[in-house]
Amino acid sequence: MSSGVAVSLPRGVLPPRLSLFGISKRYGAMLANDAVALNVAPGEIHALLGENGAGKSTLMKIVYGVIAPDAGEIAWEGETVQVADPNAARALGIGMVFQHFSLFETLTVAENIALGLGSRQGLAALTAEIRRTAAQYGLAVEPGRHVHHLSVGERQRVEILRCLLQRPKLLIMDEPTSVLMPQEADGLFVMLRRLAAEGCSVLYISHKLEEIRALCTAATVLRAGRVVARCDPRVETAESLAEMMMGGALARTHRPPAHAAGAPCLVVNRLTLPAGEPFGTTLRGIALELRAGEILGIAGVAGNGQKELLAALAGERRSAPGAVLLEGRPVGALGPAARRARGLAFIPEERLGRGAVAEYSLAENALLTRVDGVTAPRGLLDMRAVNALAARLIARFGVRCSGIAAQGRSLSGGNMQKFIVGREIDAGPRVLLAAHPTWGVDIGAALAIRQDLMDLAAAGAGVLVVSEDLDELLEIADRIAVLSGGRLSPPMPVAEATVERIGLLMGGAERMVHAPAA
Ligand SMILES: Nc1ncnc2c1ncn2[C@@H]1O[C@H](COP(=O)(O)OP(=O)(O)OP(=O)(O)O)[C@@H](O)[C@H]1O
Repeated sequence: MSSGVAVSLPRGVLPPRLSLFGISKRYGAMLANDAVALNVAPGEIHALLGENGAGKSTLMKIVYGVIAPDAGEIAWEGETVQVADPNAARALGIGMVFQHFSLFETLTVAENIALGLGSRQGLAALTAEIRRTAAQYGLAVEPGRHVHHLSVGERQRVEILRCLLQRPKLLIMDEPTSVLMPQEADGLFVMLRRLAAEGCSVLYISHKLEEIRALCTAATVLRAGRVVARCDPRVETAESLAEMMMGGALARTHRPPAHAAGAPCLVVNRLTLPAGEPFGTTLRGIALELRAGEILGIAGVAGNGQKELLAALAGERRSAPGAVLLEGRPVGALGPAARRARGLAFIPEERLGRGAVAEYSLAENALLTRVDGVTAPRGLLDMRAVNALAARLIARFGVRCSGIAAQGRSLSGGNMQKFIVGREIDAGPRVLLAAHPTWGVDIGAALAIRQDLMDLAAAGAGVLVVSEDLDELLEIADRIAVLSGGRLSPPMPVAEATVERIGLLMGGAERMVHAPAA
């Protein structure tokens, strides 16, 4: 795989673990990587920073051999290499943990790892090795458990273990903490620091800038596919890092002037709903009242009924008609389309699959929830109006893409999220349900989305935001309630909400006292 020495160094100086020279990759009109140069030293935790669509994932997929660059060279420990595919990357010592896991639900942890490694050793020997490596890096994983029993954090540990068993010299992690609870993220950092201390290099992508400052010892910043800065994030601030990414000053959100909340626009009455799937959560006696003009934040750790509550509110799960009232009218037995027709909009958690269709163009994706206003007489679609709507969404919400004909799958994760959130806000709903509205979105776009949600509420809509990001809820919500074990606490005004109080409720401490009985 090696073909000659690319970097000449004085005797005794170790070459970088990985060097990239002039890496370029074009997708149609979009230059995703533009002559990128990058060096990662042995044992370095190196951050790759950039706004949504800056080209981070593209670059990492090139290093891991998933896609081929149009131009440029890769050097591994000083020698030029061709990384033809992920097998070639793994043979060099490169491991990658993707945002989306590829585990078989019905197999055990050990069986999944055996499949991923293509290992010839017997399952018993592999199980022993998994236990040893898990203990060495503090990764609590039980090899005999079936994957469908595991939380998202545990599944990520399985993926990491699978990489570690190959003794990588470079580990690539693409937004690993976006699916983790804070204490799980702390555990991940301990593991990564240990790995780095042993000489393994880490390439780390995240939009969480405080996390980058705490963990990474070097950073390369991309903007529109080009390297625009290199720095030591430990001596930067989150703000200065954001400004490097954006090439300008970071805006701030401003709360619209205080206004009295209006009449209840979404009311839930003692909603009890059995879990819809084997590992789901039963909702128990949920009562809530969202008023026009306010943002109600639902805090809590995923897996405590968030998915089920949103499904019941959006109409994907039906209940007794009077269990859910939309502007005073019973809608519990109605489906999503009928609720949308009454002014409800919904930003789901999974952007591809439920929020948008990967194979559709952006124009078609705009149409998914926005048929109103783009139908011509006799029910035909007015394609000019559809295209104009998609173009407006792209411009208004700063979606980086090649145009309205771009397929959903061609957008970076954060840009797809901006498009979906924008499509729902732009509909001018009277009630908006938003699940993790800024998930995977860069800091500038996250500010813009939070501002849009606050403006929508100030204009008279009721907005319900489900988020694990407490700082986000404290910034935008008027009241916050906590979902824990399928029960919802009574809401508290944001002025009375402290991290400690919310943390207690997340643990379920007060639920027996306050929540209505099931
Ligand atoms: N398969 C593809 N076809 C067309 N365009 C693509 C494809 N993959 C990526 N792009 C484009 O290349 C650009 C860079 O995308 P990439 O996913 O690398 O960004 P990113 O920095 O990882 O973004 P995010 O932070 O949102 O994940 C984007 O504008 C994207 O639309």
